[in-house]
Amino acid sequence: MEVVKCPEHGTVCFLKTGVRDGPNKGKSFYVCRSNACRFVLPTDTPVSHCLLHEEFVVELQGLFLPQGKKEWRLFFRCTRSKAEGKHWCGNVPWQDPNPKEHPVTSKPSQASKLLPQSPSQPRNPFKMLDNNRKAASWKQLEEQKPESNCRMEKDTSPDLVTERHSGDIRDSDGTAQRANLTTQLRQKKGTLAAVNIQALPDKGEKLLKQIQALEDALSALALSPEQETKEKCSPQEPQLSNFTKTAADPLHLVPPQPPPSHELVGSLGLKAGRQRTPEGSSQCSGAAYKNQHRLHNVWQITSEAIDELHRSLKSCPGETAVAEDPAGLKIPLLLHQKQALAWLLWRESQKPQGGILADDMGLGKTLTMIALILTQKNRERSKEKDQSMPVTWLSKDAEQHTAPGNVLLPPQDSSIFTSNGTLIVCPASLIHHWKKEIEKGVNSSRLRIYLYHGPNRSRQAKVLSTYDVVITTYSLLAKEIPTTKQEGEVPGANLSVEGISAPLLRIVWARVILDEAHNVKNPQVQTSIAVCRLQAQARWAVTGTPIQNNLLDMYSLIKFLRCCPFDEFSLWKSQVDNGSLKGGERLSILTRSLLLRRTKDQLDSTGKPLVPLPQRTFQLHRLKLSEDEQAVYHVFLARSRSAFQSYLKRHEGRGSHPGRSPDNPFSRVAQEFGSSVPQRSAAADSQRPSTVHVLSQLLRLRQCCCHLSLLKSALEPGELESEGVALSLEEQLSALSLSRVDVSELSPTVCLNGSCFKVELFDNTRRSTKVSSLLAELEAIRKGPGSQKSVIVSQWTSMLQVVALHLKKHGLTYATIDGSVNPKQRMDLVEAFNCSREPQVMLISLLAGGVGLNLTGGNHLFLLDMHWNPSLEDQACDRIYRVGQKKDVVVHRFVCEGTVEEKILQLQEKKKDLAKQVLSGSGGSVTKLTLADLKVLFGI
Ligand SMILES: Nc1ncnc2c1ncn2[C@@H]1O[C@H](COP(=O)(O)OP(=O)(O)OP(=O)(O)O)[C@@H](O)[C@H]1O
Repeated sequence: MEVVKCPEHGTVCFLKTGVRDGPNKGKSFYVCRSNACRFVLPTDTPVSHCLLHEEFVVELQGLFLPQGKKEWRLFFRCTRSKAEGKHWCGNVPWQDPNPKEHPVTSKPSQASKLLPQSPSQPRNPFKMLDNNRKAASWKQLEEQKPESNCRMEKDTSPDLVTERHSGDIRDSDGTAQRANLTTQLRQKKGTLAAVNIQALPDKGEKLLKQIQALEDALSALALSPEQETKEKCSPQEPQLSNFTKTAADPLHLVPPQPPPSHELVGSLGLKAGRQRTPEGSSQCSGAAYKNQHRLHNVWQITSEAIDELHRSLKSCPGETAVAEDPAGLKIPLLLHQKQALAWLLWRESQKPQGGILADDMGLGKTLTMIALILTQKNRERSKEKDQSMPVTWLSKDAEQHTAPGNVLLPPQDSSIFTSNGTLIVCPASLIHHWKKEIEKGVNSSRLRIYLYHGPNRSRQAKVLSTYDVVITTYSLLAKEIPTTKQEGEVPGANLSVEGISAPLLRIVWARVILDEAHNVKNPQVQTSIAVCRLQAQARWAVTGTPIQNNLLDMYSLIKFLRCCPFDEFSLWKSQVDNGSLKGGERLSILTRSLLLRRTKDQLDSTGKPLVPLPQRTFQLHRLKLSEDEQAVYHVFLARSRSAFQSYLKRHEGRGSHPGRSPDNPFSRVAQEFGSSVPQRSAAADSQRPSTVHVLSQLLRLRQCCCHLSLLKSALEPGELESEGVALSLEEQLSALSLSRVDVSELSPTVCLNGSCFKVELFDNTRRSTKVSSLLAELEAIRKGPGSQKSVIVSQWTSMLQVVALHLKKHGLTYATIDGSVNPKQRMDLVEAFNCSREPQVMLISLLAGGVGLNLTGGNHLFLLDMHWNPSLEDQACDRIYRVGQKKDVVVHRFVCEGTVEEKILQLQEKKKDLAKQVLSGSGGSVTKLTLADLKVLFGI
């Protein structure tokens, strides 16, 4: 299709394609939009199939240039939609190949002569076909209705077309159109979810384009200015989020219309307050225009960014493409690491430079990243580094130092240094691990490493900028880099470094790597804000669990990567994390472009495991609490239920009807607990347990399942924090006082809520049901073949102490890694466990030991208690199931029947589903409810 203007009317012509049997079948003609005009111009444009209804051919196309826009939209209609009486099937962006030349390429009189014209159907070249002849070869024509009275006519809106049937102008048939588009979209997405697109010859590109076109068509419908105006004029109507209107909405087939160009101010137009009200606008048109303008900008910017990501995917190396090991690497890369290296190098040549390496834990991400550093260093050394590498998505501060040829200039500010080095940020427990892995994997002279850690660290940016690798910790970064809360809300923080003494901020790094990047999953915390302020050409997030809770986790990483415009929170929420199919699809594109993830159970194209690892099995030990334990459990259950009910009542008063809504997460949790949603009462209002109160009650229930002695100790704030919540001082105090259990030294009984229990029950020397089961398993392992070692995980150090006591009694040697063990001691303990006969058992706390530990010396892992966050458990499992493991691995989990542990198990599954959907790039049906369920279940 081209921009062909009618010489008489000056309007852009439609393109009609003959679909009926006859001489004009398959031929195309430009025709004037005006019914009365006889202009017809044949063209050799081939017949094309509909983007939405693949089986049908396009019979009408029209170009529209939205006011004030440079990008045309090509509207199209196929025979099916025509037969259904629809105006258009949809529209796609269209680029004018000859923007300056739109001559009328033929004189109307000549053109008219090319076709026999009927006086009654002056503008329709197809009317001359024999209506009685059946369409023999084109299946779709069988379904086509006769078009005897059909003609095109201008609508009141200059760019609108309506069809007149038997003399009646039909109103917009948008509802049907939307439904149709939605159905098509669902089908395509169904296909996308069902097939392995990597296996398709074009890697699903066509399918994705079709989906994009459908999305665009739906967006165009949703962004009708008339609709927006109506919404804004009616105070009753909610200001519906941009692109997720329901099928019941009134529809207008109008491409989004921007306001006049003089109003285009602000980056994304998201700051409505900065926009001017257009003069002469009608009653509520100021707000409507602003909103329309804002929506239009957001829509356009989002579409462009998605298009760009799509385009960049074309150059993405295939699954089997490999990069060679860089010179100087002592440990040969495994095949999947070579493939990852090819992908990493590709990403460093894309916008934004960098991405997310999210391979399963233990697949050797550290060595892979080291290989990237070394490869780039070698390239740079041999002057092979691609000088034309685009740096437009650099840190905005760094951009200031970029010359037109994309060459990094020395910074103007002499206190800022450009480095060819890499800054690695990791948890404190891993700094030595990184250093060791580099020393182990790279010839000594190749990379100069500096540990930016400890009180004696060098604070000279100039010196630091000369190292190839600088390793530091999240906590140090958060401490050194001043932040304000506001920065957490501003994407791609483009903040001045003036007056900041933090040396790491005074360096423009070649790359920044965040190891265990889920540490920055909350964009508002100091650490996240600090890492976003770092300046670098390439940014990498390395994590085996990029999605732990919800899509906010992903947003944090996108923000760190400065993946504009999705690093702007309001845009992320409205365009991606909005629960809509379209949002899911955008997320999917972002994921496919920016994230590489392989799992341990993944097979390669030949059906072999991607990484050869021994077998891993999971054993779920279903336990029944003893009668005594059950009795105590029930006292706590009753207590927690009543606390929870009071909590619900309190929250009922806050929303409109939150307590009664079936969708209310509180109601759902109430159901989980088997209690109905309570009615509001004055008495209940007087009892106001805090969120943390409910949380502590739940925690107590879980402790009951492990060992009753845990109930004796007051809850540590740290233990509550491990639930994923940062407590205020007030809340901490509240948690502590609420967790008090009445234990009298003098009395042989313990009284809980009026029920008395023997004091021995709470003694740590007593074998609880879980401890008994654990010891039985350990005994079986000891008696089993070969020398097998075990790792035992609990989130409570108090539980580890109880277990340690029993291990000692049982004659088993053990070591413990918890938060109190410093990084150096950790390394020594790990070394001993992996390389020596003893200890036989390693006790690790879920939070302290969950990351970075390589415990391949053990092949049994016991998860003593259940955490609501399955990622934490997965992390723990991957301590033993990783590259380097030689023995078959067994993961043991314990669940006490009829307790809260069973519910946690169910919720864990839901969470895992969310992560799977997002990471597989099929995030269409991502729901936001899962986290809410979990949060509330634990009173967060
Ligand atoms: N190519 C290789 N050859 C031999 N051993 C390797 C290779 N790559 C990695 N390893 C070893 O595999 C183990 C796991 O690697 P690494 O710690 O990098 O995994 P990871 O993916 O970073 O895990 P996590 O996400 O848990 O940090 C390490 O002991 C590492 O030395």
